[in-house]
Amino acid sequence: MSGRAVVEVSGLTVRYGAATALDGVDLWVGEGEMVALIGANGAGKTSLVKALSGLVDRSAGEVVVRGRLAQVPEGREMFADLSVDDNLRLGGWRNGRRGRDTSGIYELLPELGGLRRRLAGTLSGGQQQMVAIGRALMARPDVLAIDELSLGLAPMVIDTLIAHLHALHRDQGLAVLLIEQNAALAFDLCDRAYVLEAGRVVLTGETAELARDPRVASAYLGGAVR
Ligand SMILES: Nc1ncnc2c1ncn2[C@@H]1O[C@H](COP(=O)(O)OP(=O)(O)OP(=O)(O)O)[C@@H](O)[C@H]1O
Repeated sequence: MSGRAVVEVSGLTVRYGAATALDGVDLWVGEGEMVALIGANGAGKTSLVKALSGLVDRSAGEVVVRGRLAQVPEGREMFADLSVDDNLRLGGWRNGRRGRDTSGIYELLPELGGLRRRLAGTLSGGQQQMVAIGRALMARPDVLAIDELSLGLAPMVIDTLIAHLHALHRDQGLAVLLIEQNAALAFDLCDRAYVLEAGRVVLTGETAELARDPRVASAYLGGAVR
């Protein structure tokens, strides 16, 4: 571990009634670090992201976020009847004021430039995911939590999104917490990962090491030890 943590989660437990979604989770993301959280359906990934921004109540544990956290939610949550530009502006709301200047986002994500007046509901899944990332960047975050970047997207679209995330990480020191079912993708992008099973962190470490772990390979990488 090195540097300062921008996200520090300790002993986090989240319950929905009698169901325990997260059970004593410890996780941290350092400044400018790219960290993956992988796990199967129902492992608790979305509950963890929601707990970071207080969208679900904690039953126990602590969540500390230093700096600004922005989220790209699962399902992207576009305002379908608003233009791309208006969707971006909504990401810039702060202290009751709407963020006006979206030009920086079109520089970072040039593919959005030609789409700025299109209604978000008419965009492809990949285009919507790009808008969702742009909207999150409008908050000028220190750390971006992305819930299922790759869900339902074609490999070429995923490659483009990943190239943008790499550039943001490299040029602006953006930290990323990438929540993924696609472990191969998460391991390629991130230096460190957490493996969540039934609400508990069962493995954590450098992605290069984890990819060589037979348990990870068989459960998350289709059996291929790297
Ligand atoms: N509002 C809720 N009420 C009751 N149980 C819930 C609720 N939300 C989630 N759960 C349960 O909590 C557990 C963790 O769910 P969560 O959505 O965090 O998992 P996930 O890893 O994000 O899954 P997926 O990959 O399928 O989105 C699951 O067993 C789920 O059924």
